Amino acid sequence: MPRPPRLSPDDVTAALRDLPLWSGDAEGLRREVELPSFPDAVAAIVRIGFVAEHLDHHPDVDLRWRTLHLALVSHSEGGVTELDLDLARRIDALYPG
Ligand SMILES: C[C@H](O)[C@H](O)[C@H]1CNC2=NC(N)=NC(=O)C2=N1
Repeated sequence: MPRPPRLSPDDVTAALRDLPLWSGDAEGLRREVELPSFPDAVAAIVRIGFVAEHLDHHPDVDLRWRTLHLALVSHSEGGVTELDLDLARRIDALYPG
């Protein structure tokens, strides 16, 4: 399936205003999610994983004890696309911070 194009740096900056839990730029978005425990953090990866599979768009996840370090980028496009913004919003819906 064709993927949406890379967003411009200005587009990403504008989108980040509505995603206060995320930082980054046109090269990628980042957010940390701290859970109460290591098992909760593993469960969060599974929950986010189901959302990612549904979208066929997957985050890079680094788990350190009970904190997930999430990075979103459209690898095929080499930068941030609307798919990353969609995934970020869905992750925020699960983990509002
Ligand atoms: C075939 C499949 O649609 C692609 O390999 C998808 C899978 N998930 C993906 N996720 C991300 N973040 N970037 C991609 O380019 C990507 N490509």
